[in-house]
Amino acid sequence: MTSDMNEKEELILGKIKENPFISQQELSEVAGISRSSIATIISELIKKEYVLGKAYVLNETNPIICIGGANVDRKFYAKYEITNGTSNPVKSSSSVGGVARNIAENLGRLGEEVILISASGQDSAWEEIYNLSSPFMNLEHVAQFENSSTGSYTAVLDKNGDLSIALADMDVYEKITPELMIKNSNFLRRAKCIVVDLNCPSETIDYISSFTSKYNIPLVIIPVSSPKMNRLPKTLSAVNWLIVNKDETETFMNIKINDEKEWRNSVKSWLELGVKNVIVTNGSKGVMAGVENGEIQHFSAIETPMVVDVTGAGDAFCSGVIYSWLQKKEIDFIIKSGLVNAHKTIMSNYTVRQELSQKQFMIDMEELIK
Ligand SMILES: Nc1ncnc2c1ncn2[C@@H]1O[C@H](COP(=O)(O)OP(=O)(O)OP(=O)(O)O)[C@@H](O)[C@H]1O
Ligand SMILES: O=c1[nH]cc([C@@H]2O[C@H](CO)[C@@H](O)[C@H]2O)c(=O)[nH]1
Repeated sequence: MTSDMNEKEELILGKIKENPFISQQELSEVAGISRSSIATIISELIKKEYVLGKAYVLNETNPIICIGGANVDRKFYAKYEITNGTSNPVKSSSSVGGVARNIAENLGRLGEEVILISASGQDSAWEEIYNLSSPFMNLEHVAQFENSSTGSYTAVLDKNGDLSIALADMDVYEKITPELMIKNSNFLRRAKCIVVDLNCPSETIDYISSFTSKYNIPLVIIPVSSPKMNRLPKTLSAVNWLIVNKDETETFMNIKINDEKEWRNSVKSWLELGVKNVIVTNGSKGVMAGVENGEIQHFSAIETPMVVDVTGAGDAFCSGVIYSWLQKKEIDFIIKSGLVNAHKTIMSNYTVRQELSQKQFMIDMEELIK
């Protein structure tokens, strides 16, 4: 059989065969090739299926692994009153989204090592997502399917900016299966934390929940919408953080939250269901947080007179919380990290604010938290 590898790929494959645990840095030194080129060669070897995974890289690190949606978000802003059944003039925009991907980008921008596990088509939408996301996260474990469309979220906003209809093409996420998790289990075991969104099928959520419990890996669950709340695992005791909004809580518990007392009670109910830490968000009214062996506390949102676009506020909030929690900060600081990141995000046009970095985040925290 003739090899479809070039000389450098053959050299690197030989070195990996000699020592499957060799690091990229060591490969770079022995082969005299830069570390970034080594990463590219390894990607090629994975694509050609000479190498099945990157265990040798992950032995050096403990990444945050985000599992769930990576979408193209399309927004259509109606110029006039919308009339059904005919053509309406709009202004449109497109960006990359998906809850798990948005959180992965926030955390990547904050300097964390992040791996995204998702499923996509092999289309131009995926290419766009790949190009805009790859600087901030590892996308090698996204499973691609030739005959599927990459996930998309399309929102039509009326002339006042309120949502008229949203269309979610997310069939491809049915392919984020327990089998895909089993295939990736070697590196899932090394995760510093697993963040999963409810775009994943229920069986996968259940699998991840048992897996994190067995290997003692912190698990964060982020619901994406009320209709997907029935995908929560049957038992919630493996969940370290559940960050959920008011509507999703109402749907899951079949209640109405009309005032602060009922909001507080909903947090209590989540804790009674076994979740270790929970936050119920409520837009400009802020958040109600309950932690293991602690009191239930309300935190006001940061006043934001100039809201540009609220898309991504929830994802930015979650990312701030996860980031500071992993740094073992005090609960006050953890929640405020979420509030600050959400506040800055809704003042930006982008779903994930472009100026976010570790340094910028520290500046923002100092500016806004007295
Ligand atoms: N109008 C606002 N003013 C100030 N802060 C806001 C506003 N809207 C959202 N936020 C901040 O963003 C956080 C998350 O918002 P929200 O409760 O709407 O979550 P979400 O429904 O998951 O968001 P989304 O789906 O729009 O990303 C809030 O807790 C708050 O800190
Ligand atoms: O069902 C879903 N609806 C919307 C989203 C995403 O939410 C993001 C905003 O929070 C947005 O980027 C959209 O793609 C998703 O992942 N699943």
